[in-house]
Amino acid sequence: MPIVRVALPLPLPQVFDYLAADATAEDVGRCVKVPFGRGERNGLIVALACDADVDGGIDPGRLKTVLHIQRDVLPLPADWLELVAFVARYYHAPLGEVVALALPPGLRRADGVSAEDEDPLLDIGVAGTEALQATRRPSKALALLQALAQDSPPWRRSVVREREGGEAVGDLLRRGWLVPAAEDAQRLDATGSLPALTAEQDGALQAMLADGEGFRSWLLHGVTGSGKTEVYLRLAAHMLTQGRQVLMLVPEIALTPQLEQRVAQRFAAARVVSLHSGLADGARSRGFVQALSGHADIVLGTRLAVFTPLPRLGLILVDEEHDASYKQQEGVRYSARDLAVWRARQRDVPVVLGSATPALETWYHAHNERYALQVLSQRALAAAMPTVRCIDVRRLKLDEGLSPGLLAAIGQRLARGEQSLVFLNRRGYAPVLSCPSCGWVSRCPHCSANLVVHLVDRRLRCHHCGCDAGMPRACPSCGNQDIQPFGRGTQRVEARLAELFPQARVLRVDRDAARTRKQWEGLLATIAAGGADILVGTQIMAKGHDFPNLTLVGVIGADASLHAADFRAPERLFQQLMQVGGRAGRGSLPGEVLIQTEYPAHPLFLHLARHDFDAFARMELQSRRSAGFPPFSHQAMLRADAPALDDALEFLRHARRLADARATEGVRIFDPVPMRMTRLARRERAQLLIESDQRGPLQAFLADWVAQLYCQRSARELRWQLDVDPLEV
Ligand SMILES: Nc1ncnc2c1ncn2[C@@H]1O[C@H](COP(=O)(O)OP(=O)(O)OP(=O)(O)O)[C@@H](O)[C@H]1O
Ligand SMILES: [Zn+2]
Repeated sequence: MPIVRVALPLPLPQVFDYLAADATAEDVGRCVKVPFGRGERNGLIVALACDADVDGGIDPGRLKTVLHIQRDVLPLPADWLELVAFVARYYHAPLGEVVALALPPGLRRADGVSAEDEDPLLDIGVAGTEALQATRRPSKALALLQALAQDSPPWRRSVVREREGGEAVGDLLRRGWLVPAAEDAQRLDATGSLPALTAEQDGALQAMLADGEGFRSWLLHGVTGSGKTEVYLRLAAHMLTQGRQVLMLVPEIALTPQLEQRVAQRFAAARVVSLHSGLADGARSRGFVQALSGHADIVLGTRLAVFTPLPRLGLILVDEEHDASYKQQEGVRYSARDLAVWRARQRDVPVVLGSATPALETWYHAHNERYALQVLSQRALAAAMPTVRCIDVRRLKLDEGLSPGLLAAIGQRLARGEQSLVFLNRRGYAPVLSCPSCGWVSRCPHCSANLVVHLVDRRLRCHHCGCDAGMPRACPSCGNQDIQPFGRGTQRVEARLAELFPQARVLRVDRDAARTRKQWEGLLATIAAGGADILVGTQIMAKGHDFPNLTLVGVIGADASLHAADFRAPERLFQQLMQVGGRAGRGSLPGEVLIQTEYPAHPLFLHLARHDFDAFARMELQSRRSAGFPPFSHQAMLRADAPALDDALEFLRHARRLADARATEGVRIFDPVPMRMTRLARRERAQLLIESDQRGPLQAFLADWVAQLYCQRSARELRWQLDVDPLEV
């Protein structure tokens, strides 16, 4: 009897063999339901096996039998199976867990997911022509068909559906009176009037088109407001008219509404599928199957979308490629940006990584000819980049963190009817509540962190584990009634600005104000419609937005990041400030950026004021080179967590001994240490860093080591994970 090899979502490295009476090679890539232990599991058939392949000593005849093979949906193609296998190999994660991550839940459960094209192009079929000629009893269906016959075909199903009597469209399809029409790629070209490209945009576009349809990694390094999106859309139009699919990745849900709209307006006839984790299961499964069956023309999505199967793939676009949200921070810790490049190579198509502030790794590759580089140095609309100036706050008296200079600048904007943004990357009212009399502070009971004061709903909230409590009226420790919020977050600045500028409409834009996609869309619409004068925002305001009337960006509280321990902290700060500053003066009005700091002469700020990303990158890479940090080395981090720190450390010490025993040349193994934020959600965390100058030896070492780790018995309640190319060390 045929044997199928099934990847199951379990924290185990192996795949599992089952008997399947009617399985054929056609079933590889299909979802299955199988018996497992005392229950059932859903998995994916990744290969057919023969008796001889079955693991040592098991009598193939005694294998269990699959319960159900999901054959209503197309099997996942070989290149997709290669992709997940690569992810499992590179990130040293169980294949079944990678599959579980990559597949929408509905598909994984082997639910019935309609593979039918939701909005096909339709034409009148042979049966329909016959029906029109024959003498038939009048019916709703016939009336609709006759009405359609007056027009020139083809029509999208959704268009037919909108006509009078359109509910009969399903009936017409069943009778074969209407049939799917051949999709004509020419119809997919951009519609409406397009802006004339700037010389730089055109240069970049022509260079990319001239390079052909094969694999190439491009970095499109364009200053904020240079019109990178327009270049993406032109490239996409080209691929669509060639009959190819386009995959467009965006950092997170925050950016998708604006872009979705732009894409839909640009390509009216194209089928655009958007995929992000905010979608309901059903919608995600449908979008995935649309792409798999080749119906979707454009797939627009967040990091997860990198796993979309695309039989006609012609181009991958990664917008804001530097964004940390491309890296999954739990479970299988993949980088969607890196996988996008891998996929492009695998499928021999171009990939464009776009950013005003590229990741230093990407910038380095682009300046070492591993990636091809295109630069947009000018803004598309605005005459100039915003002016950037530091406000030295060392001798200033601040009003809730706001300097007189910044307040005056906001006042000017108000008088002129322009918008200002105060950027402060800290949500809540104040980072901690404390008692001046006994020294009590609002610690999170589960984390090494403070509970943040949220005055809006009078709660104390941990931003790490999410636990929350009511705000005490008096000090829980000494009873003092005069307990005080210490420091400031967006809510406090918002409140103060509302007092200082009573005539202004102050709008806070952070994750608390935009908890759902709907709320977020509402906020964006308010800002775009000019319904706010002063915005107070966190980093969600720093990304990709385009508000032409916003002319002032004030940055407060940035100094803390100058001294952060992580070697990537300066890179992140620079990116964040350049991005948020880049929101200013994008339209016809000039923009200004004011940065409050105690270190006005810091080189980071000097490069920022000159908009000189390249100089910053060279400086930063120089110091990384001398310290041996990425991209001059490759890293992996083994993390362990347990209720007791000692258990976590002990596991890592043991892992280290195993590592030492199989030490590979060129692989450096560090000592286990507690993580900077040791306690999170009642678990104590520790980590062990592995480093190598070469990827090859590191990967070889990891494969061997992780296989050993799976065999270890460890303390109860201990969990461990490996993070390859960690963003935080
Ligand atoms: N060729 C053009 N002619 C006129 N307007 C343009 C052109 N290209 C882009 N624009 C406009 O310029 C503005 C900035 O473009 P876009 O948002 O694409 O910039 P970006 O490079 O993505 O910037 P950021 O990195 O800051 O997100 C938008 O309003 C866009 O519509
Ligand atoms: Zn907590």
